[in-house]
Amino acid sequence: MATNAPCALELRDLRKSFGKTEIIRGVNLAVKPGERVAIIGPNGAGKSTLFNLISGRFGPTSGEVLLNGQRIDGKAPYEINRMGLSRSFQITNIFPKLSVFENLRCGVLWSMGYKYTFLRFLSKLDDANERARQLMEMIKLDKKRDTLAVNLTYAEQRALEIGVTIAGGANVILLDEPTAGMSRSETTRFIHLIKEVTEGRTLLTVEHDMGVVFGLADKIAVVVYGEVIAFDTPDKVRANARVQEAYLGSAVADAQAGGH
Ligand SMILES: Nc1ncnc2c1ncn2[C@@H]1O[C@H](COP(=O)(O)OP(=O)(O)OP(=O)(O)O)[C@@H](O)[C@H]1O
Repeated sequence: MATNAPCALELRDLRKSFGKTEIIRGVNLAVKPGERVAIIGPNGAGKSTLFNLISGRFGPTSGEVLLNGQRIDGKAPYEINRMGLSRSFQITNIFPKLSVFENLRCGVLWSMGYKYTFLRFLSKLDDANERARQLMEMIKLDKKRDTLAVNLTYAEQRALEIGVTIAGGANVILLDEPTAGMSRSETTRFIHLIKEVTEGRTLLTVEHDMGVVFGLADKIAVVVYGEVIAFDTPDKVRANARVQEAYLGSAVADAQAGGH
């Protein structure tokens, strides 16, 4: 990668107030192409708000958001999606009454500018079908091709949802707590799957589970009271005294005690 390549995602002095309360208080973050970043922090720190600002659900009060060097703050979520950023909303991205294959094909076609109402005419669209087939293999659901999403297991639904999220070819992927609700063994398998399917893409996750964070992330952004107090590799974040004091010491202690 050339050193002057733009960041995949950049936040510049980003701020968001609800009423008189400033929730995001001057966040700067530069994520390089291909990095996997976990956003962690205590409850109410502003992690979801940050995701909402990046994906266009909320406009910032001030500051800038850049995707691949282009300003996206103030744009609608669908415009940001077409510019190359895709966000999972847990399992709400998938259509329960469509099959695995049809869900993936919808995701592919959305990026190609088709409307869902054309679904029944699509069997001739070879490119979309081929891409959907490839995605199905990537998320290891090729044996469930014709199973309706509603009939998949929870972990399979989450895998499908990630397939739909990447179907449009976005190079920046946002995942909200991708392993929430999974067992330990499912979580371990799922981290592996996420790594595989997002290879070469930039990934941001909001995550509470320290096992997932340290298993998945190249870098960790620690958000406390609306500010990023550390943005570094897992080892450096773990050793950071300010992070220990503000958050991670208690989070790791909780995890060791059996919580998240
Ligand atoms: N739409 C909104 N209107 C008013 N306040 C909001 C809104 N959305 C979030 N907040 C407030 O902003 C603060 C940060 O919330 P946010 O959901 O971003 O935190 P979080 O770090 O994601 O928390 P958690 O880990 O519990 O999900 C909270 O005090 C919340 O009540």
